[in-house]
Amino acid sequence: MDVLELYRKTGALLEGHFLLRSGRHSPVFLQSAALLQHPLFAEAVGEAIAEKFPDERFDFVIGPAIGGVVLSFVVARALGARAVFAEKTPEGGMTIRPGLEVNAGDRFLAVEDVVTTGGSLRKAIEAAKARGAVLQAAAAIIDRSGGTARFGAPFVALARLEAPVHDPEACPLCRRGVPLEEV
Ligand SMILES: O=P(O)(O)OC[C@H]1O[C@H](OP(=O)(O)OP(=O)(O)O)[C@H](O)[C@@H]1O
Ligand SMILES: O=C(O)c1cc(=O)[nH]c(=O)[nH]1
Ligand SMILES: [Mg+2]
Repeated sequence: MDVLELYRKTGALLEGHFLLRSGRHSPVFLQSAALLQHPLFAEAVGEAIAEKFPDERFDFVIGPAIGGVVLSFVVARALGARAVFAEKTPEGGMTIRPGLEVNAGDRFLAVEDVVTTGGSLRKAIEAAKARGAVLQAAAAIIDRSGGTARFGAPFVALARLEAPVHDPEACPLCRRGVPLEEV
């Protein structure tokens, strides 16, 4: 599956000057909601991620909200596992949505739409580990970390994107006065 083409085709590959979750700036932004709003595309992405784990058994799949809600659902559907998500807390962490089952000893797959620093996915992983669940692997639709993201388990992505990411104080787009967009 050419997933970057799917981002392009659904208008989810944006160019400009964007504020990222990590506080960094980039001329490229993948707006996964624009892709995942199409159930058939979302389902195809879920199946493509599930196919990366033909021999694994997972009790649940977890993703960080909001991007990880639909994604954990479609991947879990394809794997025959439970679909769980973690929500942002006001303190900047992630907590598992009440009512969702995460048990000590459960084997889980952590999924993310886009990994830049991996910070959001790590917080969701920590929330599940705090309940005693055991991380088996991590997966993303797009890895734009340049290969630097680590999760303490094997990590696979459907595609890698090499896109510039700047610290705000060294951002050439800021220097040129390009307005910063918070998507
Ligand atoms: O690897 P990171 O540096 O953490 O950045 C990537 C994260 O940023 C986005 O989420 P964001 O919280 O911005 O939006 P969302 O609530 O729509 O998922 C994206 O969905 C990833 O979760
Ligand atoms: O780093 C981010 O916050 C980020 C990058 C990106 O391309 N898409 C997204 O949703 N978040
Ligand atoms: Mg997110």
